[in-house]
Amino acid sequence: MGTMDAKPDESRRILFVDAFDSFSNNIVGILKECLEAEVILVHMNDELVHRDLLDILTLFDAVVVGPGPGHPANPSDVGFINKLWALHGTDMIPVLGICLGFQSLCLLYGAHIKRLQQARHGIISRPCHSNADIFAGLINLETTQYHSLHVDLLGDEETRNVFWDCSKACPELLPLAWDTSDGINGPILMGARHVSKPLWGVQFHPESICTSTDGKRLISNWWSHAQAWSSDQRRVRMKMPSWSQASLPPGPSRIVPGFAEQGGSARDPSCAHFVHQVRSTIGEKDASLQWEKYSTVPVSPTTIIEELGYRNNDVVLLDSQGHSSGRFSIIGFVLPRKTIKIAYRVSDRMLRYELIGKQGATQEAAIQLDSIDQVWPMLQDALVACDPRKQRLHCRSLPEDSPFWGGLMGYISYEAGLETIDVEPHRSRASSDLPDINFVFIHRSIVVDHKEGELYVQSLLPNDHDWIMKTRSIIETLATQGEIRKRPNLTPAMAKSSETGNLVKVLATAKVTRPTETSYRNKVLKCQDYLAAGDSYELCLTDETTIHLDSALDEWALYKRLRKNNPAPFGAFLRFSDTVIVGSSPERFLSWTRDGKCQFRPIKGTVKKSADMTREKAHAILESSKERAENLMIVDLIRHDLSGVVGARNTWVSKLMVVEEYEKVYQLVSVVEGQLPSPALEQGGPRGIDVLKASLPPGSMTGAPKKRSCQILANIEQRPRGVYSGVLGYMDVGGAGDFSVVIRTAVRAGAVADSQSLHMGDSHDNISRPTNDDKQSFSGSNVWRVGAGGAVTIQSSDEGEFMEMEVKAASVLGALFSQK
Ligand SMILES: C=C(O[C@@H]1C=C(C(=O)O)C=C[C@H]1O)C(=O)O
Ligand SMILES: NC(=O)CC[C@H](N)C(=O)O
Repeated sequence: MGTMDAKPDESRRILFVDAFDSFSNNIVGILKECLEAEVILVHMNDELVHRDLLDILTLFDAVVVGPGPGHPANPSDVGFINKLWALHGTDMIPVLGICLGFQSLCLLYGAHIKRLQQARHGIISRPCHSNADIFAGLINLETTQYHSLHVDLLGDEETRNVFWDCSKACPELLPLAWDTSDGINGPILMGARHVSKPLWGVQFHPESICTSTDGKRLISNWWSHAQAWSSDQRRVRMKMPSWSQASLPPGPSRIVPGFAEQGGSARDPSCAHFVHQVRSTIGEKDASLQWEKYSTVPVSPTTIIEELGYRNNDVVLLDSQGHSSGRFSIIGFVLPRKTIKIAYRVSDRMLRYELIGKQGATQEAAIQLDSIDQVWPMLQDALVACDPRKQRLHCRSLPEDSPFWGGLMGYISYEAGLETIDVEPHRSRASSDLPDINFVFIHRSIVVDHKEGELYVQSLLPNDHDWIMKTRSIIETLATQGEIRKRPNLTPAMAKSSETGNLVKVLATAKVTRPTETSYRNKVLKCQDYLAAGDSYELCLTDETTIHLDSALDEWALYKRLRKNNPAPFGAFLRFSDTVIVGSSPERFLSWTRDGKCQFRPIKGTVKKSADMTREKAHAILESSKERAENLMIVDLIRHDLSGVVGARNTWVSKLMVVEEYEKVYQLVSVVEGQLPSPALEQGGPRGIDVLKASLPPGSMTGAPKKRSCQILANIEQRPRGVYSGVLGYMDVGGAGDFSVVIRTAVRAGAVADSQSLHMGDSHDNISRPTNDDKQSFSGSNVWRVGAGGAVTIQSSDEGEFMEMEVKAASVLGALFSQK
């Protein structure tokens, strides 16, 4: 490790060894909070750290080995972790193992690692403990468990009782705690230490939001014991020559947790050209926003779109659909030869941008990127270049209460999310379907504030006052005359019935291919095999229904029908180029305000509404341990994602598992929030887009731990998910953003329909299967996809999961095929 100054330094420094878990940043957070330690995170398979392990350990006071998927006997799951338990002599260093880490410690000292009768994922229990060592004084210890495997010290097999002395088989492992609450599994070892070495471990997760504050005291106790051992041994920690990450050999997994992980990627030279192109659409002068705000009686954003002549034109609508919990609706107008479309595909890593409505290649630029990481700074720079606050001194004030002033509207697919976490996407149909990142830069917009009864008409285009005044006047007329107006030739009733007529006629020809019950239930059982083996704690399984039509559908009519039948706070209608998306999502993924407050609203836990399902009954079901465990796992995962960017100190849970009511279902919802540093105070610090990219794909659509779960799901599902399971929303030039999770949504397939989607094999049920002759007549634009699924846990039943998936699919399909 080169020359090192042998002088000890005062600060505390811990090495955290991450086994690719989705809770690691939460553990780092409590190490920092309780111990005020500097924490460096490395992955357990980091070859350079492995190679120089002994030297590297001299730079640290202690090591924490984290949880993770898999089995401690499997080298690819634990990497160099075993080495830490086997250190001896002056190489020894205090180590704490958590869950997988704990199991690997015990395995090395003779214990057997066995499967639990029933895995415990997201289960809360009160272990009984020795009230000594690292458990001293923890009288209110309530812990969260996430494990399928357990440690067997081969003690009192016969009576299955707890014991507190070393067993004959494991004479070096002293038991410290047991979970005795579980009748099925019997007593489960929850904590142990090595009798003479500075090695400890706990089976539960001290960092979980549902572990009591004694979890933190346990960490402090461990630190005191570790310190006492080090001073007894006169162990001296070496000083880093000058503290920086560079003191460790360079490599992708050396991380000072916090924003460094997301580290500002170097700008590609082509970025400047892209930013210039976007910037040039708002004119020569500094960006400015022209806007009008006024009070209005309620007007529906769909009526506004129709009145302004966009019924059949490209437009983006983020619509709170009259849902009680949706405050704003936002309309972004797509302008031929003005609006730039930005598209990135994972399959070839090409970024393309072009002016919409300009035919011919001259206007299109295509850049070959090395990775998706290069896309985010381009988007961010383009937004900043058009920020009207830059010339604030020269222009009138800005509408601070309007969440969107203009900027990017569109979506990021599930596969784009997979690329961010280095998981290989499923490749079928990748080249023929929609782009993975797909945004338009919106200049003209309308924001409806349903709560305050206010409306904003806004434009980033220079000299656009006339459009603003004209638009305002059309909407005012609309508001004063009421929405039901007489038109010369067409009464609203007639217009409506002709819309419905078209839908009914086209949908009557639909060939609907749905997942079969047998295949879906088998997939649930496969998921549960992985859960029982310890490879995942929760898997959000999904499948897809495809609808083949033999003529084009009136997508606007379809959208209106969906918003009426299944209103939800994150309704969406997107139509530009090849893209048509019609959605009614209940779930916010992530929003951030201009002053950096971030919010996630994960939903996990679903109960179907029906005549005999009262609110009370739904509450009772959603309060069961099955539903709460599902939700808890995602809350802990999202805390990890968010705190990896803003730090655990700036991350909190403002609502934990509350029941919300939607049109067709009750859902269990939590709210996780965080605070980014103020852009004014911290130049170059993380922004909303950094939180976004660090949190993809949405945890509620993956399960935990995220990376391993996504690999397993790709294998079981055998299809790309596309836009479904991705995120959809906007990023505003003023620095705000809001994205929903793309669920309860119908997506029109890209222009070239993939022949594979017509050959779904026997896992799908063709209500009416197209014949060979039919195939010719389908173009991509007449194929629609509706994804649906749900979180599978060890407590799920295959039948129950199939029904849940069907209920969710029906919230869209039912609306499509209803006669109303
Ligand atoms: C997978 C879907 O929904 C997700 C799964 C949920 C669940 O398991 O309870 C709830 C909301 C979504 O996060 C879907 O609607 O298709
Ligand atoms: N949370 C964990 O570390 C889990 C460890 C191991 N994969 C198990 O399931 O038991």
